[in-house]
Amino acid sequence: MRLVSSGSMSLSPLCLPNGYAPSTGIPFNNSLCFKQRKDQRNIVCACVAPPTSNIGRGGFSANKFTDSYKPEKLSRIGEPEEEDSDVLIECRNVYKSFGEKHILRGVSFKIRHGEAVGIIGPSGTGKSTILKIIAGLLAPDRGEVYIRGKKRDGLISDEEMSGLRIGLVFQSAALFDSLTVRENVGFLLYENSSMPEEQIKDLVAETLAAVGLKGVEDRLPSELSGGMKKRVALARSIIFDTTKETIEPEVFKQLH
Ligand SMILES: Nc1ncnc2c1ncn2[C@@H]1O[C@H](COP(=O)(O)OP(=O)(O)OP(=O)(O)O)[C@@H](O)[C@H]1O
Repeated sequence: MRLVSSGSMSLSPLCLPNGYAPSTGIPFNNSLCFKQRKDQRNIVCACVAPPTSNIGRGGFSANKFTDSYKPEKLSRIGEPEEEDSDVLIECRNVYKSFGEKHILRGVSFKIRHGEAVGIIGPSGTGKSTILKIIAGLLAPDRGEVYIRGKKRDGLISDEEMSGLRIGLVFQSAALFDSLTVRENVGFLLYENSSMPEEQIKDLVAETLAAVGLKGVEDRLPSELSGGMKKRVALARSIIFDTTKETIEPEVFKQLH
């Protein structure tokens, strides 16, 4: 495993405590992160944005941005090209602007099965934007996103993407301030399912433990650190993912 990084925004290894990659919703094994395993892959690391000095009035310099990305340099630098059968997510030459601000200019990379990848860069360089495009919450102006080799066309449902669910935990965590951690994590089940309260309580405790938060069920969000709040939000999205069959279909439809 190694980290290669240049420019101001890069893809780099990411390790979460309890086997869940929030940006992709793909469960992964802790041992994939830092222990060598026979089937372990190197982590893809790649510059996808220019240094901040290139951010001018009109946004990033297209040339610099494109220059900093060379597809052949991104995967396993110095290693032979691998076949693409295990590529889960691929961004190909993705562009996105907001008005006059050109945020993404030709971003391309591949994320393979078993890889945990972080996107690193200064504030405002487009990290969340590319994640939203991958998740299908934003459509790119140009370029393509492929999920398991299938082109994602703008804002579409995940239902067609068999075997891969995309989950996204927002930076702000978006917790309800007046509810306890238990009520926040189990919110959908308490409100919109017929699951018995005791079962929800156990499920919430189990999921919180899985993200490294044992015993905080009765706390309010204001009593948690920023990182803990994010893990509570992660627990909430895991519960949503694992119990969606129990949520009332009408509510489920609205959430999707
Ligand atoms: N919906 C939007 N409308 C207009 N501008 C937007 C929108 N979303 C993002 N931007 C702008 O695009 C730029 C990139 O935003 P983005 O949230 O992707 O940055 P980031 O790299 O994730 O930043 P941070 O590290 O601060 O979270 C910012 O200048 C932001 O103001």
